[in-house]
Amino acid sequence: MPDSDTTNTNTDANTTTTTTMTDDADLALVDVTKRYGETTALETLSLEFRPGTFHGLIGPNGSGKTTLFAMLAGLTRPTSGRIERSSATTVGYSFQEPRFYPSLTVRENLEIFRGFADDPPPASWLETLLEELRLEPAADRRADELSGGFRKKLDLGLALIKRPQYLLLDEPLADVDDYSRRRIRAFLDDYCEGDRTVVVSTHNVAAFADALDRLTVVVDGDLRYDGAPEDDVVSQYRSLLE
Ligand SMILES: Nc1ncnc2c1ncn2[C@@H]1O[C@H](COP(=O)(O)OP(=O)(O)OP(=O)(O)O)[C@@H](O)[C@H]1O
Repeated sequence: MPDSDTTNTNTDANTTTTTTMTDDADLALVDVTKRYGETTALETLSLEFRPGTFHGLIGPNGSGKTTLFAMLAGLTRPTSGRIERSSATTVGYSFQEPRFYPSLTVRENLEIFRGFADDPPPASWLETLLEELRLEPAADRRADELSGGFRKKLDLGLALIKRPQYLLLDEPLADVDDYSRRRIRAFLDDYCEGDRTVVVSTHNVAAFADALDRLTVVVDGDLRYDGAPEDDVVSQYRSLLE
């Protein structure tokens, strides 16, 4: 994954702010196809993301979730179709490969990424993230000396440090211990209050079942479902795969 800063990026040739989105959406894929050589990762897929939503993007391995996120974040372009984003929309992300400055501490990394923001949140936000993500014990350790779980938490912190409107998280709880999981889940729930949106990509629907406001299921690059989650999301997902 490129080590670039994409919040507020609208420079991608396939990202446009001329929208055909519905009024309550401010981030969308429109007729997006993505191919890697002979492999079709996504096929003519359209999908909207709305403010104030905890949105689950669920699908089996290889279904196209990471590809979809990479396009929303502006890291890769659609082969055809386009990404629409309202001009003021900011996007933060945490993907499977962490990005940080290895020789800097956790706190220094967060401070540097905070400085990349056009309108940086107050320093107190950094302290809030250290506490809520259970990063405090590692705050003064070099990033390249962290355990896997702390690396994951640091990457979550980097995704959140600019307090983006859209937070794209790929398997955010992988490698994270049980206590931290509960804290982070609760923190993400609160983050969606108001107009901020968390989009979680996972194949572990159970880990987020009770949080979801919206469910999108992608299978083999096709949209299998996009709508309200049922009370028993785990069963709903299972039947969608059958
Ligand atoms: N850089 C690439 N080059 C070639 N093929 C790729 C590349 N990235 C993804 N693919 C292919 O695109 C398809 C979708 O992959 P993607 O990583 O988006 O799925 P995913 O849903 O995130 O999977 P997982 O849950 O296993 O992380 C797969 O067939 C994958 O092999």
